[in-house]
Amino acid sequence: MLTVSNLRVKRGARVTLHDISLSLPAGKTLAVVGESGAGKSTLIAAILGLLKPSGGQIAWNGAPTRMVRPALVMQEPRAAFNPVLSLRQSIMEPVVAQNIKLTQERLQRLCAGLELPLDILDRRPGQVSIGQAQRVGILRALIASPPLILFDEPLSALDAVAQKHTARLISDLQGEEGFAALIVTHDLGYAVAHADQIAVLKAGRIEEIADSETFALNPRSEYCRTLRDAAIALGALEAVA
Ligand SMILES: Nc1ncnc2c1ncn2[C@@H]1O[C@H](COP(=O)(O)OP(=O)(O)OP(=O)(O)O)[C@@H](O)[C@H]1O
Repeated sequence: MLTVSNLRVKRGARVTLHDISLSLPAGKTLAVVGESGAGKSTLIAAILGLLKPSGGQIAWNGAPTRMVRPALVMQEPRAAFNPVLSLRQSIMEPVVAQNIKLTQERLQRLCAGLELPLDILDRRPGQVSIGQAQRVGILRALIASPPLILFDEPLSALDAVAQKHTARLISDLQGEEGFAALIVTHDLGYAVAHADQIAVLKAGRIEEIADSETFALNPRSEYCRTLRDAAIALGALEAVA
């Protein structure tokens, strides 16, 4: 279980996260939504151990999160890879770094789950579609079986069809592999459809945190009601009851 307690993070002189507390059980999904500048990427960087909190704690089952080497899936799939390496070389980096025995059977199963032909891994990132590059990014995150994967806007570079497809593959793989997923997204429809819980960040504070059905049905704050209603008006979220 990921536990964030009273987290406070400063960037320069400014406090960008104030008193953030949340938890994410193993195997579950938490969507973090919020407007630009709300602090979503700062939260991811703090969980990854890239930013040192000025207060509070972040832990996975009581130990520092870096001990379980959480993986990150980035927003821009092609930019996430070294352009001169083959995709196979890139996905093997965590395997080599962590001295893991990767069986051909596991690689084949993961590629099948992500609908990636094995021979695509011999290409470089510029030689595959953006959707395929994003799925290889997910493969790289999964390959060392981390208990926690952080997704930073994983669908935003994809077209609508690829978004639906990739969202379904992430959910199916989560069922098989059992990782906890923290997903930063602007898309409330996706958050409601795929997350167990939704946390809304506003100006570095948690505005509301609720299970996703409750959130869709009855957001408590005025701000969250506006967000929910805007998503319905855009067709990103179905109106419920
Ligand atoms: N390297 C930095 N140095 C100082 N301030 C920063 C730095 N990076 C981000 N900030 C500030 O921290 C605040 C939170 O930024 P953050 O990138 O976490 O927001 P975000 O919710 O991820 O936004 P977006 O959706 O646009 O990516 C913003 O006010 C931003 O200007």
